[in-house]
Amino acid sequence: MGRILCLLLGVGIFLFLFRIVLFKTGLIHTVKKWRRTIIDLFHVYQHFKVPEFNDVQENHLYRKVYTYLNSLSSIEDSNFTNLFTGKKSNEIILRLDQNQAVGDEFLGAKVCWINKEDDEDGARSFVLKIRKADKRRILAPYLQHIHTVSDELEQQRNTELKLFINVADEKKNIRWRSTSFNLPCTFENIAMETDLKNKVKSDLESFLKGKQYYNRLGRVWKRSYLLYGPSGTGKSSFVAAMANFLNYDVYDIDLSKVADDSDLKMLLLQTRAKSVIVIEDLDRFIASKSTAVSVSGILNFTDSILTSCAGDERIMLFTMTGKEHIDPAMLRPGRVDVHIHFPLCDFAAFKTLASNYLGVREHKLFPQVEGIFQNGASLSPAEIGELMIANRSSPTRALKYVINALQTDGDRRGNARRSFLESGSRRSMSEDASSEMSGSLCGGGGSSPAVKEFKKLYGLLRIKSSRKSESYDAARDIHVD
Ligand SMILES: Nc1ncnc2c1ncn2[C@@H]1O[C@H](COP(=O)(O)OP(=O)(O)OP(=O)(O)O)[C@@H](O)[C@H]1O
Ligand SMILES: [Mg+2]
Repeated sequence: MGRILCLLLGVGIFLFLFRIVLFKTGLIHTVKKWRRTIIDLFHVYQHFKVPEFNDVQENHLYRKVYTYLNSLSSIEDSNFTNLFTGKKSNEIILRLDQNQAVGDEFLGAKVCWINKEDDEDGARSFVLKIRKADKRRILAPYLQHIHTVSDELEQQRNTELKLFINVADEKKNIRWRSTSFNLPCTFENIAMETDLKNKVKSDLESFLKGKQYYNRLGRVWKRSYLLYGPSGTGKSSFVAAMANFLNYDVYDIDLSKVADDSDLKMLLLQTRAKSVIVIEDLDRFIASKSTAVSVSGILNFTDSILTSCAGDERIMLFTMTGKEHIDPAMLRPGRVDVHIHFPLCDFAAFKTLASNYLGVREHKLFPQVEGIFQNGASLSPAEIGELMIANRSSPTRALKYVINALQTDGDRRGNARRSFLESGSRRSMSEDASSEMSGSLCGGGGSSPAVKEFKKLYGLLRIKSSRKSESYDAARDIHVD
């Protein structure tokens, strides 16, 4: 009897110590792995693959699965997990690494996901491993569950916009990489004619409401804008303001990283709806031939056949310093619906900058500044803005610096501008360019009935030629005299 008790006590102590060893050393995980392998032998599994792309287009389910899996707490148990800082400074986000598995449980059934990345072509996919016995019971509701959870998570994150940039990996495959887009720039921050700003806003608002209208016309629900003007006049800031206004993600295409036209098409097809697609400094690329993309490639890019494949609800934006050297066909309505001119600073824009940057609405130096502007001197808003920022502690000093800069640097441009003004009408650059455009197409920039007809056809007639509208040329808003 005593022996049996001793034996039992011995076994108890052994098991106790064994358990401690198992857990302390981590051997328990090896044991669990063996147990799983043995259990797996008694089950038949089925695999479901969710590739990132459906041919060339993005597979939306992939993104949903991605969002869902990265929200699972079991991701911590994966063998290899990436850690990133979150939006808040002390927040850490976990992301599954490639070829790693993460487990999940649904309606009492265990499933496993593997984050696959092909070594050959870098193609990414998620593979769902599910027991055949559970499949019929849980697959459909499980996928539905993923949809619902990821939609909720996306909605929570809805305020966070993304900036996508195109990159080429080592295998020269082109793809988008994203980061949070949190440039807080709004239309209110931009010094621009109020009337023009309001026109753009209402144009965007009517675009947002236009789904049925575009559908009825059999057109792709997209609108394209050309922002043109000298450097530092706010074109890029305007792109950010538009994205924030629309609450759209931004796809910024770097043409120097695009190998050829078909790459450009691929990029377009891989963009999502509700996005702003931007090509900056287009004229520079075309002039310098520093890109392998041809003009016809860019034309195709903006054409509706291709964009119709890519999906709806997008804004295309092109920025350039001047449109004089651009093929007019490229800028015709349909390809580019609205032309917005960004001029150098005038006194009104200067006052907006002074109010925004220095908090000054009136100042004894303003009349002097106004006089300098009236003499034709000007600088870009960026140049004036920088002087104001650097001297923001003393508005008077800031204004003196601005006056000095306008009198020295600004005078050169002012003279150029003066001779432009003196050479005849007070047409803005946008007016001038559009008449040049029609001139080159029709063999004369006059306004003969034939030319008028042609302009009418292509929506090139100016909006009422008040100064207020000079910078805005929208095919939709044409006013035919
Ligand atoms: N119209 C403006 N109103 C307010 N700030 C402006 C304006 N234009 C430029 N800025 C300021 O100047 C800086 C440069 O502007 P931005 O990059 O938008 O100019 P850009 O026209 O895109 O120039 P580039 O052609 O050289 O790219 C920004 O920090 C912006 O805040
Ligand atoms: Mg820019």
